[in-house]
Amino acid sequence: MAQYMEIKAANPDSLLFYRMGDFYELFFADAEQASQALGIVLTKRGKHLGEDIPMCGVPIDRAEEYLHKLIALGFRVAVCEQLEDPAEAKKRGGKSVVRRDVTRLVTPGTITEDSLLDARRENVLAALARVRAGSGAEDFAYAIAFTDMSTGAFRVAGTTRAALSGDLARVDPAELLVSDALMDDAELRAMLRDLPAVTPLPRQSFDGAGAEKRLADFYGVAALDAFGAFARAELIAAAAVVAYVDRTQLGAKPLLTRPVREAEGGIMAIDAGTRANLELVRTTSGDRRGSLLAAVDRTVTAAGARLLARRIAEPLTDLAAIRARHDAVGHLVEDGALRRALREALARAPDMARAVTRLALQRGGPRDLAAVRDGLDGALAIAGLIGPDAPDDLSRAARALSRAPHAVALDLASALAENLPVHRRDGGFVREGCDGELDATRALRDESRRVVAALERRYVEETGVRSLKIRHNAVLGYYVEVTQQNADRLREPPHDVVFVHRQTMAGAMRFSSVELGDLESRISSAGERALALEQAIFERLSAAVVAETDAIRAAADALAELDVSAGLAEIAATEAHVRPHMEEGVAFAIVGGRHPVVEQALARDGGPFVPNDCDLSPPEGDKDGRIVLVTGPNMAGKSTFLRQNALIAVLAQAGAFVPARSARIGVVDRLFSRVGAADDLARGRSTFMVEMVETAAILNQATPRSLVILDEIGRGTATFDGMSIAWASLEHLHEVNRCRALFATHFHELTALSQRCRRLSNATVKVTEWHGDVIFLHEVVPGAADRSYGIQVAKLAGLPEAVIARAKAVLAELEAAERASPAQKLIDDLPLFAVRPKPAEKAAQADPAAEAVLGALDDLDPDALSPREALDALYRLKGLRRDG
Ligand SMILES: Nc1ncnc2c1ncn2[C@@H]1O[C@H](COP(=O)(O)OP(=O)(O)OP(=O)(O)O)[C@@H](O)[C@H]1O
Repeated sequence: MAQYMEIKAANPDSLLFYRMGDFYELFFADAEQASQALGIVLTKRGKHLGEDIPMCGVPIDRAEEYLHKLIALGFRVAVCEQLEDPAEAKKRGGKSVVRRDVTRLVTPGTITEDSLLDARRENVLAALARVRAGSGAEDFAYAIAFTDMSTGAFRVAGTTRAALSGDLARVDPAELLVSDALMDDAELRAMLRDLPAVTPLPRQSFDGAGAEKRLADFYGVAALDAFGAFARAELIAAAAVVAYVDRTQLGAKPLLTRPVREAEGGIMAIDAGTRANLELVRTTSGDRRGSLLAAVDRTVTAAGARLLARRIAEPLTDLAAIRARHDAVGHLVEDGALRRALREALARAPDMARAVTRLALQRGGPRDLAAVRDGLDGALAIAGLIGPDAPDDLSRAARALSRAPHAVALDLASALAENLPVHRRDGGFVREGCDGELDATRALRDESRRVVAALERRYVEETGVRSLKIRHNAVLGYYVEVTQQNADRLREPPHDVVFVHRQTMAGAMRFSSVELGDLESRISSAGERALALEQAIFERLSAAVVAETDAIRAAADALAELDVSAGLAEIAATEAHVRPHMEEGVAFAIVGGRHPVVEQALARDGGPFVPNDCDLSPPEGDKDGRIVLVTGPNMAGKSTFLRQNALIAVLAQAGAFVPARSARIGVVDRLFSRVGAADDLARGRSTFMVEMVETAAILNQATPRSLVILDEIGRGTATFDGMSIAWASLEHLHEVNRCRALFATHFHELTALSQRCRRLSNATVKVTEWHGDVIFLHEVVPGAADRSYGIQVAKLAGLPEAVIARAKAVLAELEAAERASPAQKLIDDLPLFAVRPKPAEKAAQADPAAEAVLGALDDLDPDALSPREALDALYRLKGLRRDG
């Protein structure tokens, strides 16, 4: 108990899995929480301070499964192992306790086991650091460092308060480390609330002074200069990650790559709301199915799927890099035979990166060695498939593959058996013929087994008991078992001198014999010896693999890249996606664009998707992009049209081909969308407030190179308020942001604005009426809708007949009133964008009176003035102000 208490006190925030023989046991509050979370029985064991101690336990064989559940529920688990054999403890005296200690902390961001991980998803551990960057209260620099410990990739990105939530959403951590100090910031706390697990750490973990040393120690280097230049916040974040990795792995050294710094502005900025709205890598309900990623994922390896998810989450802005990715995809679209050969070979290549990490952490098994063997085999074979004419991205990957360590592959191939056990402790994974001594020991062990069988036959003959069996268990070792009826036979002469009675069971009796005892020790020592030899071979192979980590990882990365390119080529070839023409500038001309997710959903139901064009390129003689205002009935396909164009931009810059007949796109620096309405009551924001916060972000941040999707803003409030906000926002986009935009609305009055705004054009989605019902054609055409057909859609949805009739009557009245004062009047009355804001200080400068006062002030030299002159100057300044 004293030992338990001490270890528990050192790990107060984790459930303690306390190893006792074949079980991990939990006590006190841990037991209560775990039994409830896992649905296992809560019992009692012993007493503490006169009270029963609540206890529950999980068998070690099933520990991973239970760990998985607990981690998914947000628990952290400290695994406490027995560090010595119980026999050894006994040698120290009868009352000695087996030495135990925590060997590992299991947290959501630090798991490496296949059974705990989703193969096709990264598992990211991130740290957020903030440092003061100036004297102002709000002057802070931020950085996020993040790693997927299961593969070792490690990156660092500087960020700002404004971009933080978008960057966190992009990084998508399974666990985020933050300093206690940051948790005092209410706004930040709210931002972090949506993350799956946030681990606050004491401030010292984020202290700037020790950061560089912590990193240098972790990588075993004297100084970090070779790593490149990092900002202070970036160093602190990276140091926090490595310190935490050290702390949770307790000595086992995971091989993180050196941190790579992200280039500023290299990634299309997409804020958290836009990411969620556009359902890039998961739907709003959290599923992968139904997302853009799922729709375009044709990868055949888990590592490829993980890389594709990263690419979709991080579209590029660098034209050359985007084109290079398109070149690779294009090559594989054209060369169908190469694509098929690649995909076939890739499908057989296992997840080497994760296997290597487990081996490095001493958590690997024989199947991890086999994964490296097969991965390396695949790598070397695939390298040979790629010809000299391949574009850069493909030939670079081929070069990395050809550098895969051939010797390790051969070594593994000659050592590993065909069928492999899961655990190394079971043995049986080394191939016959690999090691002479092992073969000899195994022969002895196996021969002994034959001897047991022969002995059994002999005992049956000698005793005449046909049902006599030789069995084995941990307590008795080898023993003879006969039924109760036959037992007397063995207890009578002459057999009673051979068989010694050991145990009476219900219906059976067990005996030992001298011969069995001899056999026992021969077999078990041969078995133990064989196992020990196998373990040594495992250690040797594992060390050989770990020594080549860098080359193996490079090969694994190259395989993932090839898989992504081949997968994207596959979908391009099979679903008619085309290479987008990428350029500088702000063109955006999509012909026959489709929404990949809606298209696939419709295809499953046998329906056709209607392709639509979208042209946001600058009109003749203008340098800024266009805004298209889309009106049209409910359910016509406005949202689908808006989203499909945003998704096409994401796909294009992620390096994929796009679902369209043709596409010309000037690189988008930021993507914004405001679609759908959801309230955020947890954060105290109503639906309308959420809508306005998101709209504000767009109007404040969109640049002329941005792409903006605004769906029905202003609908969450009274009609006139809403329409006015939509009107003013549209003008602001046109006059101030000057970005490419798609704007869908039910306020048909807004279409009048196109008369005034040169770069604004109207589009509508066609419908037709048939016997009073509306039929959707889903075709986007130039022009404005005259009505919303809301009542017809309501009818389709099954609103009661009486309500529909009444609504029609009310609508007729309202439309009559509207005709009396049409929206055209608004256009005539409101000069275009009179509300365009002028920065306050600029206004002051433009004012001649103010300029005169400022000029007079500049002319004054206080040190040269007598008191009298000073007073005069003051009067003069007052006078200037009055004159103005
Ligand atoms: N281009 C298309 N081809 C075929 N079907 C389409 C197309 N666009 C949309 N649809 C179908 O119409 C449905 C409604 O589309 P969407 O949600 O985009 O309409 P909406 O005009 O935005 O409606 P609301 O104004 O009510 O929000 C989609 O779920 C899809 O099934």
